[in-house]
Amino acid sequence: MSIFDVQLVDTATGLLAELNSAGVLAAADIRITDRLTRMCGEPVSEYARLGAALAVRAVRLGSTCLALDRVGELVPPDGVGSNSTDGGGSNNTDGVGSNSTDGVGSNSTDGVGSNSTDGVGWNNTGGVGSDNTAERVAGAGPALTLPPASEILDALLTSPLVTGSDAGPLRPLVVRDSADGPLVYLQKYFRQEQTIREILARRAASAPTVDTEALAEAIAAVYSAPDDGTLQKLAAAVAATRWTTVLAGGPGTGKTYTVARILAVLDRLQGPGLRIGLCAPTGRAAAQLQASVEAESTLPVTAHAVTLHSLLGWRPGSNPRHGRGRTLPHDVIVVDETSMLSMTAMSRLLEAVRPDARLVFVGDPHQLASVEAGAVLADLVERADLPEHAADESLAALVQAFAAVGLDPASAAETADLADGDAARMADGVITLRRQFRFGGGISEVAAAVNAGDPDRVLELISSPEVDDVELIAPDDLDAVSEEIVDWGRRLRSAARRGDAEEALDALDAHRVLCAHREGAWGVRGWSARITDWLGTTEAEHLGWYVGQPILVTANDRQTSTFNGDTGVVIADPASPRSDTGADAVRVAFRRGGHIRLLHPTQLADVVSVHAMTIHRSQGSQFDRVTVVLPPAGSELLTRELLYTAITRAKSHVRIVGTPEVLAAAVDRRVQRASGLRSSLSDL
Ligand SMILES: Nc1ncnc2c1ncn2[C@@H]1O[C@H](COP(=O)(O)OP(=O)(O)OP(=O)(O)O)[C@@H](O)[C@H]1O
Repeated sequence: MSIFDVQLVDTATGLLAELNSAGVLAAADIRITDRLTRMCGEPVSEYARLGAALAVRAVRLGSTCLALDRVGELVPPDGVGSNSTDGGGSNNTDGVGSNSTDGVGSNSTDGVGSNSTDGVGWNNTGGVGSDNTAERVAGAGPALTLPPASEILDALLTSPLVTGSDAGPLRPLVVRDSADGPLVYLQKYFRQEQTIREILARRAASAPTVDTEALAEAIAAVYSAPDDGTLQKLAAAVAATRWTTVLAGGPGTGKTYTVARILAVLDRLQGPGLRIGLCAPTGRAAAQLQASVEAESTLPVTAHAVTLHSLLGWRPGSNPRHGRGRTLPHDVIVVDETSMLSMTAMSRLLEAVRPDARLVFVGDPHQLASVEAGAVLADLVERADLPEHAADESLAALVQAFAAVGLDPASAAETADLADGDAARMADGVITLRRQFRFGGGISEVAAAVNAGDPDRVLELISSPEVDDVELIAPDDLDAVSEEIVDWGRRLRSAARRGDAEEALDALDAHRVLCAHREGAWGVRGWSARITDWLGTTEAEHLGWYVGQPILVTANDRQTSTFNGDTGVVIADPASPRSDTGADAVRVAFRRGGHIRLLHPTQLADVVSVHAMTIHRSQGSQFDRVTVVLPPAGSELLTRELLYTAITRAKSHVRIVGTPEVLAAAVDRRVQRASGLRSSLSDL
């Protein structure tokens, strides 16, 4: 069952029952609300229960709180694609369910993507209504009338859910005011957000002591390549002069390259013995981080990348070994793929980091966020303000960072690499790399227009003769796709039959079909059937291993170092005689970094054939050419973030299967995850 599946609750009454049958509230939302209400030991008004249920729902769909002023944007689902995605193991693959205590944990274990516009949730098309008129809930289902946000707020503020009571002093909900209006939290998520806010503010209120001349020398020594840009150098300067740095950028903008250099600069500053912690939210991302930093000759010491959960000693069902009382020993901790980090994981990490250790968060804030609650990277990048007491330290650090790369702060804005607002964000420790080192100009331009939410520009670029690396084709005009896939299959099989692992893996990554959904004609299942048909895959092949079979790993396995999301290809064992055709005569080839490994099929327990994959699962992967299959316009997964993630998987060419209307709808629709991290909060 996915988080978008809504069961009816027989015992629900009034507004909650209506929203349940309209598909807005799931059974879990209502049951958890009932439990919270019972904790109060006093009657709770219907509007307050509604606020609670919507707050539970918001967390289920990836927000950390309910933005009350956006209740008017609530849209019932239209039933398209309730099968959701498979989440691709994009985080928390070791199953440490962070949502277990308050029962709001329905989004931690099945990995379903809560990255839609929260399914039935907030879209950003309509006006936001906190006025006193009743809010219409419109959509495919019967229209509903909700009380205005102000009345839900009033009910909550006087409810024992928020104030506590003699009968039940526990206060399961917290209400705060923010730049986005009133926010309603479940206690646990409020505490986690508070932890993040407080620790980040403390870390911003002081700065490491660094000698500017030594820093300038280290940067000059480490950045010697002709293409090293000012922003890449500034990233090292900022990371040296701040306790917390956020290094943001799209795929191929040199984030890993820069991380390796940041570490080299810090190593030069600190001398031998710098303790480095490298981590990522998933096993696969950690293994990839390891491979890419190993490939960078500047890395000073042998640092071993692990999952965040391993770093913290965090096992399923228990508290992390490292936390407030037992901080991590590292002097610098790098977190890669931070976009996949949930709020729970972020708060646990911050608690475990020494106040005098540097933290570098790396990632692409425009990508799909964690499958759990929170979009912390995007929050950190877009944070509007800094706590007052940190501002002086921040400015002083920025001036020092500029000096270390030979920039005069007064004229820095005119430097070619710096855009409007860059300096202000750097004062907050946020650097965004923009220069594209990997893929073609058209893909970058289209990706930028998608991020900017400009559908007209996206369509204009795609139809322009100058952009030949992104095209849009109609869903019923698939000749070019089938031709490409047949060629791809031939190349794959031919290399696999020769036992040529390198060429077979190159062929495997030469093209990939990416779908939003797992099920349905436009989903992975439908497209896989179509592709195997085009390829002429036989019945017998469907049932067993065959040479040229593309393989997807679906669970982490430390023993073989294969991780959820890894892909490989079955090849003839180069060491076997050609006449041998049994299972022993094949191997499954995998590549990480530049290193190829051959495994015997019996070593692999959790694998499936992969002819198409979900966009969620493709996160962290790159292919030469990509065919992106858009779902129908009503799909709740059709969002800007999903489209951006899909497009940027391609290095040289993207083909989008869909209509201009659906493409425009995707660009228009943002994942909206409510959070209080972007601005300061105050009492109401
Ligand atoms: N200043 C530079 N000079 C030369 N090559 C560079 C420079 N910066 C980055 N590159 C190269 O550009 C390519 C992309 O860089 P990198 O892998 O660091 O990007 P990334 O942002 O980490 O991408 P992803 O998010 O996809 O992992 C790499 O081959 C890297 O070596």
